Amino acid sequence: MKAAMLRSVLRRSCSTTVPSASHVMRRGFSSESSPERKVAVLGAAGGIGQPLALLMKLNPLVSKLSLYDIAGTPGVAADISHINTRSEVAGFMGEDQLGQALEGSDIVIIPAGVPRKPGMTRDDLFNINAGIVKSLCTAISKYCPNALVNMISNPVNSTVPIAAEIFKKAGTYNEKKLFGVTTLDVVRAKTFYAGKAKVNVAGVNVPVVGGHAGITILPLFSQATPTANLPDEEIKALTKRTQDGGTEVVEAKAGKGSATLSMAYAGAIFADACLKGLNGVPDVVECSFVQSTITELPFFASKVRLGKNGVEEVLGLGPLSDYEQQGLEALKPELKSSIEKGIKFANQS
Ligand SMILES: NC(=O)c1ccc[n+]([C@@H]2O[C@H](COP(=O)([O-])OP(=O)(O)OC[C@H]3O[C@@H](n4cnc5c(N)ncnc54)[C@H](O)[C@@H]3O)[C@@H](O)[C@H]2O)c1
Ligand SMILES: O=C(O)C[C@H](O)C(=O)O
Repeated sequence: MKAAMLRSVLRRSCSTTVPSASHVMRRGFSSESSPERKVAVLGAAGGIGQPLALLMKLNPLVSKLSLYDIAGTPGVAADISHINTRSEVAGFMGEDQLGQALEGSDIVIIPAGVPRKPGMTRDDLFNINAGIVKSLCTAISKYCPNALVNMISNPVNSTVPIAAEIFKKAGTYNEKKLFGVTTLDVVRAKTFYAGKAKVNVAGVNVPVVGGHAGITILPLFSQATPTANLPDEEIKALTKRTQDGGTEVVEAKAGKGSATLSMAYAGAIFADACLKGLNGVPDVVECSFVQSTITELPFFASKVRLGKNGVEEVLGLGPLSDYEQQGLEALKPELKSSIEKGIKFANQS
């Protein structure tokens, strides 16, 4: 009698605690509601890599999260893997494991490389980071040639052209799949504009075009929404603050690196947009530094429509104010030379 009662209680408790298949599907964890997507983060144990890995673990569009670094990844992966969200997490350390880390990736995010210290320009990072990007891109062309590549490592104005050349040499280049991540410039422009215009930052949009260093960062506040009719002096100050946003953080960190948390946020926003595009969500538009014909420069950041194959359309600049037109002309020589420096490096070494 006692044993029968116990069996009945157990049956009842099981039926209330084990979720049914339909319950799991309603919560959005089934492969039918969202396709399997593998995202790899290269440089995952670093200042950007760790919070970016955390944010990608929180993204329900990711089914596999692959964390690679030359050191420290087992700890980061073990830690993140305990979070009860959809993706399976795996950590990989050292070049021997790079292939495994990359195989099957839909998106590869690259924040591997050294950051600035006060007094340095992003170009001062070229000598170290160019070699890192080159070796990682060589591996990408071998192990996941169809992946979208989100390049964060600086100087972005040169590392993206390096990646393109490495992929061309390997015969795997697809201009629709290579992105320089300039989302942090947009994030900053939105924040600074909302503060000056005294509007809710959640509803603000500001395109940022050009490149990702100093004057090559060109926020188009004339196209900012909601409109605020700020005086010219305020627009100039906002432009300068956006262009110097990275330096503001480098100086505040006083030798302990550059933006990591805001960059992880920006990187996660951009990767999420890429995932939505891959999954066929319509009208996904973000600014990014991509191969482009909207100016005479071969790479340029502008609004890009994302789709199932990566870049679906590179959108034009739209109407510019005189001040922005001058900024556009002024940035071209520096951006051109940074692009050429990257191309030359990739073809020399
Ligand atoms: N695009 C942007 O808007 C933006 C914003 C902020 C920082 N950055 C850049 O991102 C890069 C990383 O910044 P951080 O603050 O995370 O630096 P960090 O030094 O904290 O981390 C870099 C990580 O890269 C790893 N690494 C080095 N060589 C590697 C290799 N060959 N393969 C894999 N991993 C490797 C390191 O071990 C380290 O964990 C820098 O170049 C920085 O300038 C870009
Ligand atoms: O400024 C840097 O060196 C890092 C990054 O490019 C940034 O904009 O914060």
